[in-house]
Amino acid sequence: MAAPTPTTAATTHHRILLPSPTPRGALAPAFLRLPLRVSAHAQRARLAAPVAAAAPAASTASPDAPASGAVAGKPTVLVAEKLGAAGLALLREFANVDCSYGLSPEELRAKISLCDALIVRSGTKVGRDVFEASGGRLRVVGRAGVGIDNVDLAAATEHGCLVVNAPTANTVAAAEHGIALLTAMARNIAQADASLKAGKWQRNKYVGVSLVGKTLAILGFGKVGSEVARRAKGLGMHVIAHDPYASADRARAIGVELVSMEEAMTTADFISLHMPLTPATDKMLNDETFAKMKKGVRIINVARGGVIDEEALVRALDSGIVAQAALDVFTKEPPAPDSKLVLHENVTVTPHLGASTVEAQEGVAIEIAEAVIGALKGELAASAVNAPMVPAEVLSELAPFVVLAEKLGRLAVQLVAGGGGIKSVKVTYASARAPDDLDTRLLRAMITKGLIEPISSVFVNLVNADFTAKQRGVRITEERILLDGSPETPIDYIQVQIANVESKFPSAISETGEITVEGRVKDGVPHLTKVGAFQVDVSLEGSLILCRQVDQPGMIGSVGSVLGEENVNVSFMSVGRIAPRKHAVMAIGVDEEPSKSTLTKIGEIPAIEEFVFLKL
Ligand SMILES: NC(=O)C1=CN([C@@H]2O[C@H](COP(=O)(O)OP(=O)(O)OC[C@H]3O[C@@H](n4cnc5c(N)ncnc54)[C@H](O)[C@@H]3O)[C@@H](O)[C@H]2O)C=CC1
Ligand SMILES: O=C(O)C(=O)COP(=O)(O)O
Repeated sequence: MAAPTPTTAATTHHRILLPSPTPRGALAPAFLRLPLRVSAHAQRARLAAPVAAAAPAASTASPDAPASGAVAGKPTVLVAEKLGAAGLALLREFANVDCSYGLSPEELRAKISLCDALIVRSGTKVGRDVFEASGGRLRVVGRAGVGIDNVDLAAATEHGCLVVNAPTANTVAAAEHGIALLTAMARNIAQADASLKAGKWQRNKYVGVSLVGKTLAILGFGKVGSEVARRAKGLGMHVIAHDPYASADRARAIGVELVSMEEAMTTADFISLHMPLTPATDKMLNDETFAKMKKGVRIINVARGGVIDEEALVRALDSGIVAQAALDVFTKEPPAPDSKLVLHENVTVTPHLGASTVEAQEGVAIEIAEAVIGALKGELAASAVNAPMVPAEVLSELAPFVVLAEKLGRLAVQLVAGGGGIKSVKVTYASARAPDDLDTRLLRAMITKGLIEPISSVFVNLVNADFTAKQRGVRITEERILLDGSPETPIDYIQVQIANVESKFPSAISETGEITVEGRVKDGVPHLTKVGAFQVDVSLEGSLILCRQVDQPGMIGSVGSVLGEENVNVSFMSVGRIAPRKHAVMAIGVDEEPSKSTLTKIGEIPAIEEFVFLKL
C-alpha cells in the first residue's frame, strides 16, 4: 500500500522544546499530559514551550525573599524591575517572589543562582554573564514587554533557558505614545510649554505644521505600527508603510500601502519607527538614508534608539534635512545629560514611556506572570521567544509519537560501537498526511534528546536541543515518505538511521549500511518494529535485550529461563527472522536491568551469535 515518495528533508535551524526525561512506562511526557489551559487574558491558544517537568524545579527559597513569604520547595522568581500589582499577586500564589529593583550587574549575577525565573523590563541587561552565573538553575526569563534586545537570546538558548515576553498588552500604549509624540512635535507642545513656564509668550515662534493630507511612512508594520497607522488615518494623514515581512492584505485592510524603503524615504513628510532592534535594523536611519529624505521631514521613534544613528540625526537636524524629531528611546538609556540630541531645540523627548500607562502596565504584568508561571509548571507557553511554537492540538495528537521518537533516538545511539562519533542521523517519517500537514519539529527534538542524553552529561531540553546537536556536530536530516491511505493517524512509522558508524550489534546495520531502528505507535503505545533488516514487535517499555541467533527451536525457552533464574521479568518477546532456520533477531522486553552475569550467561548460549542490552 505504500507509495514511497520522499519529500521534504533537510533540517534547518530550529529551536525546539523538550520536556524533562520521560518517566518509565509513561505514555507521554509530563507537559503533554497537562491540561491545555487557555488563559482568559492571553485570549489565544497556548503554544509549545514547556521548560521543566510538571513539578516546579527543586529549589530552595531565596534568602532574599521576605522571610514570611518564602516557602521551601516553591520556585523563586526574581522581579528585577517594577511590575504591576496584579501580576505580582499572581506570581506570589505560585512562587517565592523577590522584588529587587535597581540591582547592579554584580548584584544580579550574585542573586541569579538562587532563582528559577527572572522578570525584567527594558532596563536590565540579561547578558551571557547572567546565564553563566545562574549555574543552570535559571529556567525562564520573562520580559515584561515586547522588545527582547536586552536579553542575550543565544546565551539563553545555549543554557536551556526559555525566554518569554508579553507581546500584546502594551501595543496600544506604545501606539498612543507615538501619536502623542507626533502631534506634540507638529504643534511644538513641549517647547511652548517650557517657554510659557519660563514666563514667555511666544506665539509667533511656535507656529506648527498641519497633519491632514501629509504622508506618514511607518517603518515596521507590526502590532504597534499598524495601530499607529489606524490612528494616523483618523487624523487625515496619508499612510504608507515599509516592512519586508508584512502582509499586503493586512495593510490593505487598514488602508495602508506597503512601499519600498526607497519610496518611504523619499516621499514621507513624517517617518515613524516601529521595528525591533536587530542586526538588520541597527542604525537603519543613517547619513545615507537621511540624505534621501524630503527636506523638512519629521521623525518619531518609539521603537528602539539603536535603529537611528543618533550622531547622523543630529547632523540631519542641524542641516535642516530633518525639521524635528520626537524620541522616546535612545541608544544608551538614560542618555548622557549633555546629549546633543536630547538637548537639541527641535527635538522632543520622553524617557522611554511608550509602555507606561496604568492599563498597559497592569496588562503586561498579568501577561508576563502567566507566561512565567506556565513555563515553570511545564505548561505550554504562548509567547516563547527562543523556541518554536507548536499549536496545542498538534501537541496532543503527537503525544505518543513524541515518546516513540525519544526512545528510538535512545535505542539507536546505544547501538553505536564507541558511542561518541555520531555525525549524521536521518529521520524518516512515513505518513499519509501531506508534508505541510505534519509538524515534525517536536519529534526531531525528541530524537535529538534521545540521541544525545545517553552519551553526554548535557541536559537536553526543549530550548537547547538543536543547539546541542549542532554543537556536537550531529547533523540531523528529515525525510518524509508519503503513504496512501487515511491521514487520520499522523504517522505510520518513524525510522532513525545513523550513518558511518559501527554497531555493537551488527545486525542493526541495514542493507544500506546505517544503524536502523523503526517504530510505530500501537494502541497509544510505542513499539519497536524493525532493527536493521529484521522485523520485530516489542513494546518500548522497561529495557530491551536484542539477540541475533541461529533460528532453531528452543531459543526463546533458553533465554527465558536464564532471565527467569535471575528473577528478571520478561514483558515482551518477539522474533524476527530472515527465513526459517536461518538467522533471527529476538527482541526481549525486560522490566528489570539484568546483572552482568545474567547477560554473560545469555551470551554463552551456543546459538546466540550477538546480543546487546539497551536501556529505554
Ligand atoms: N517605547 C516603548 O515603550 C515601546 C517600544 N516598543 C517597541 O516597538 C517595536 C515594535 O513592537 P511591536 O509592534 O509590538 O512588534 P512586532 O513584532 O509586532 O512588529 C515589528 C515589525 O517590524 C518589522 N520589521 C522587522 N525588520 C524590519 C525591517 N528591517 N524594516 C522594516 N520592518 C521590519 C516586522 O516584520 C514586524 O512587522 C519593538 O522594537 C518594541 O520593542 C514596543 C512597546 C513599547
Ligand atoms: O515593550 C517594549 O518593548 C518596551 O520598550 C517597553 O519597555 P518597558 O517595559 O517600559 O521598559
